Amino acid sequence: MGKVSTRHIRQLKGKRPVVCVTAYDSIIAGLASEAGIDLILVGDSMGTTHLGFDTTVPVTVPMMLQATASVVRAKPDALVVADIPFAIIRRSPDFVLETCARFMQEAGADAVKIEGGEDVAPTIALLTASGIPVLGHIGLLPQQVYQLGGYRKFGKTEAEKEQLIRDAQALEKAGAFAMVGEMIAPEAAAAVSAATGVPLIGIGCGVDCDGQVLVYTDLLGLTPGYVPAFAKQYANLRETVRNAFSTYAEEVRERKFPS
Ligand SMILES: Nc1nc(=O)c2c([nH]1)NC[C@@H]1CN(c3ccc(C(=O)N[C@@H](CCC(=O)O)C(=O)O)cc3)CN21
Ligand SMILES: CC(C)C(=O)C(=O)O
Ligand SMILES: [Mg+2]
Repeated sequence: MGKVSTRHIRQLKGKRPVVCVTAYDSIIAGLASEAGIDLILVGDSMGTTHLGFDTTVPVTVPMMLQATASVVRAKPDALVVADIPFAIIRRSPDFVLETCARFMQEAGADAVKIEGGEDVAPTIALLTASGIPVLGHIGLLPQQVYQLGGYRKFGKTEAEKEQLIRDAQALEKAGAFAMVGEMIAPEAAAAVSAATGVPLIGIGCGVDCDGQVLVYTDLLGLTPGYVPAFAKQYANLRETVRNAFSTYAEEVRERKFPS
């Protein structure tokens, strides 16, 4: 297949849906890439899955740098995008540029993802002008969970749909190569997609998007706690892994292993 580029992802719009999953380490990144996944997101959902936090808010830059470097060491053909964690985008433009550059220079990311729309577009324009490709993220912004008071769907009212369209257009104008749309009402997601020239990669947004992304532990049936209702489970690894561990334990105790 060869290495996937941001230009390739952008040009998939109108051709076929972009396929994305999260990964936080070399093992899963290698498997996802071998399976032909287009884009690996090193998501701050690592916090609610691998790290055992209740939200993505406690996830820090050092944690994300380490996870991103691990994913990159798998040498995936898939594009590797690092999620910029909580509140970084609200810092000075210099600090945002310096932090995002670390993800490319120290961890080897191909691009970064930033939560926010119109409000963060000027900072995103600075990044793209500096050679840092940006994946946008609109709709539900999990890093705002304390401000929002919980998770909910977006774009159900006409006003919210119009705001999402303005957000998407501002991100496109700032040079984003694509954007994630999270928990956007399907009808609004279709309108956002139609209003922009770059792919809208949906999660909990229905089928009328230009791609889909899922948290890998949700799709493998490996998430220990809460799984969003929109996630389809393609395997039940919790059961598989638990059974393997208990068979191993039994065989050791009964001196059947090693044989
Ligand atoms: N394991 C996991 N999967 C995710 O997709 C995910 C995370 N963690 N952590 C970071 C964010 C938070 N996300 C969330 C969290 C809650 C809902 C939620 O409350 N969903 C409702 C409605 C779903 C629907 O209408 O389809 C639900 O009942 O699941 C959605 C996305 C998505 N992200
Ligand atoms: C759910 C996706 C879009 C994300 O931001 C993450 O995995 O952190
Ligand atoms: Mg995230």
